[in-house]
Formats: sequence, structure tokens, C-alpha cells
Amino acid sequence: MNPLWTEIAARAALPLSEAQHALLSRYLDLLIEANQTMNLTRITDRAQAELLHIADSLTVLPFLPKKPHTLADLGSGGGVPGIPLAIARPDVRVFLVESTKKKAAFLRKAVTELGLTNVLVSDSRVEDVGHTDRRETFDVVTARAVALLPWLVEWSMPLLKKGGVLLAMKGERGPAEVEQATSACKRMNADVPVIEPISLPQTQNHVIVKVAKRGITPPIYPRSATVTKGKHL
Ligand SMILES: C[S@@+](CC[C@H](N)C(=O)[O-])C[C@H]1O[C@@H](n2cnc3c(N)ncnc32)[C@H](O)[C@@H]1O
Repeated sequence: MNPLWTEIAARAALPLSEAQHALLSRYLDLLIEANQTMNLTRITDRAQAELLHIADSLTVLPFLPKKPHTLADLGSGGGVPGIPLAIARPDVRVFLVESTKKKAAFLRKAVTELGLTNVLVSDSRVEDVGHTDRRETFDVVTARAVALLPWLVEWSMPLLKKGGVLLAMKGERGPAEVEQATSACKRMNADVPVIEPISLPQTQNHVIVKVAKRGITPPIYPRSATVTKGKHL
């Protein structure tokens, strides 16, 4: 049992079982092993991965709704924070979006090997998911190291239900990105972002930027919308 994981989960009043610790650890084994043949993460040291992948992901737990809900993790890469959150909260239905096919294939394999029945993987681009029947179906969207906040607001608001929330994991540039996101928030009917400082050993200036969806997202045209033979498709 990793005492830091226990402590961080306890911030959300969530006791992590031995089985959950074992699954989190097994997930890191799979990530580190796969990383030898593909570029999933720059963090290869086991202790650093326990801190910067698992513990960092678990810092999101206090910001999740207490009741079962749906969560989309955008640009999931090797599965952070989506997979650790799915292990810690088996009652949450997690949708991992990762556009690189090889990475998405790793995610599918990991989800199967870990026996996670609450996780689905999509190898779409996040911009496209808002044009599917998953539009406005999520309570929570998470993202770490994917894009600047204005882009995350543009991408996540179409996916969120009214009242849902984007939880963007950011570093020291978080507050500056909040300034840059002012017009995107207005345009996308999102509330003013709230910055939550995060305490994690050996790290500084970690924040979670919370952006709630206030109202309907303006309609958008599909990325493929174009004028062909005089017709607007
Ligand atoms: C720097 S990695 C971060 C991965 C993971 N979230 C983490 O913190 O370790 C960014 C990931 O986002 C994915 N990505 C970037 N733009 C994307 C998009 N528009 N749609 C889906 N995935 C995207 C990339 O393929 C990459 O795997």
C-alpha cells in the first residue's frame, strides 16, 4: 500500500482498498513496460511515476461529484488521469479520448488487462467527439498536459451537460491561462474559472482550474462542414 496514495484519496474521504492499490501499481507496470517500445511518458523512474502519474491523478478526487457520474479524459496519452481515477472511483463511467492510434491501442489493452469495466477508449480527436451522440453527456471533463485552457474550454463545453465541470490540471502557468480563457468562457457559456491550489510533495504551483458549464453550448458545424458543388453539407 502506498501511503501517499492513501493520504491523497483520504482528502476526498475515499478509503482505497488493497485491491485498488494493487491495480494502480499494476497499471504503472503496464505503462512503464509499454513505454520501452513506445513514447507514452517521459517519466520512467518508478518512484517518480508513483508520484507524478498516480498521486497527481488522485488529487482530482475531491473535485468529483460524490454520486456516480460520467467523466471524459481528453488527450489521455498513457491514461493519466483517467485510468487512476477509474480505479479509485469504480462507480464513475470513464471515457478516455486519445487521438494517437498506438496510444489508444495501449489504453484498450491496459483497460482489458486491469479488468476495468467502467472505462471506454476512443481514438478520436476531442474536437470531433462533440459532433457525436456523446455531445452534452458528461458530468466531468479532465485534462492534463493537453492544450492551453482556452482550447480546453472550447473542446470540453460541447461534451459537458449543463452544470458539468471541466477540471484542467495545470502548473505555474495556470493563472495566466485563466486570463487568456476569458473570451472562450464567455463564448461557450462557461462560468468564470476557479483556481484550486493542489498540494503534492516535490511539486510547486500545481493547480486545478475548475470551469463550470452554465448554459447551452452554441451549435457548431462539423469539422468536415464545407461547401462542395455549391451545397453546404
Ligand atoms: C503530453 S500528452 C499528455 C498525456 C496525459 N494526459 C498525461 O498527462 O500524461 C498529450 C496527449 O494528448 C493527445 N492529444 C493532443 N491533441 C489531441 C486531440 N485534439 N484529440 C485527442 N488527443 C489529443 C496527444 O496524442 C497526447 O497523447
